[in-house]
Amino acid sequence: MPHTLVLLRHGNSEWNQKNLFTGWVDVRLSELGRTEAARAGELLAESGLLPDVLHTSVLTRAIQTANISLDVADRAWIDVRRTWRLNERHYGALQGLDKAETLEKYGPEQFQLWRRSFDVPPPVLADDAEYSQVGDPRYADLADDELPRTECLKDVIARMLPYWEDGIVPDLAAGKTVLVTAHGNSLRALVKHLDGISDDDIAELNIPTGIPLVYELGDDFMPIAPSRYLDPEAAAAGAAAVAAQGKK
Ligand SMILES: O=C(O)[C@@H](CO)OP(=O)(O)O
Repeated sequence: MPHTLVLLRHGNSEWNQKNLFTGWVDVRLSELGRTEAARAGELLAESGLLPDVLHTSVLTRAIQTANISLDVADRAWIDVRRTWRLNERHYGALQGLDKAETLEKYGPEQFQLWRRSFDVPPPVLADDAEYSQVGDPRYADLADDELPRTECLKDVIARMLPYWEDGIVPDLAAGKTVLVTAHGNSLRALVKHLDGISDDDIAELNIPTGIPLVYELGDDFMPIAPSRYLDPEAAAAGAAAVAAQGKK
């Protein structure tokens, strides 16, 4: 029996709307994001994909997206696990900066390196900076050297994969349909693993907000068929919009 995994990037956030680098800053969904989350719930229900368990990051925009979509799909009651390991990539000193201004200031090459390269992290965010997460109570259990001050995609994979193995795979193995609500870059990390995308090619992959992406996995918890978005047209348009961010 194949295992069913549904990945869902949170809906448009207040900072997506303002075109700001967000990372671990805990912003909420915009009005548009709430509408997208409700639509995601409709898509799940229409497709008969009923999650048995939710895994989400500890960031409000992913939690809101899960709550709204599961409510619409009449699955608000399912078990939930939250983990910082599914958080967005920590954007370091870029957190809070305007994407268009950053592109203009540093040029397209550096901008693309920071946004999409596999192993070049943005500059470190100082602990006393406005958008630092040091002292945030939700990370109180993390060792100081576990709490990121910046991350590249490689770092995200390193902290996300242990949770995939120990947190998510056991639910899949138990026959549950698993919903993961997370973020553009933490989901890129998971998709890279599942689809075996190379370190170079992953730069071209963008994940749209609010559209469920479904995987059927075999006994080794790797795909047995290509993944599919529940609304492929909207997904293609959404991914193109993410790729173009920064360009006015
Ligand atoms: O700002 C961020 O945290 C992410 C996701 O919104 O942006 P990007 O797509 O530029 O990596």
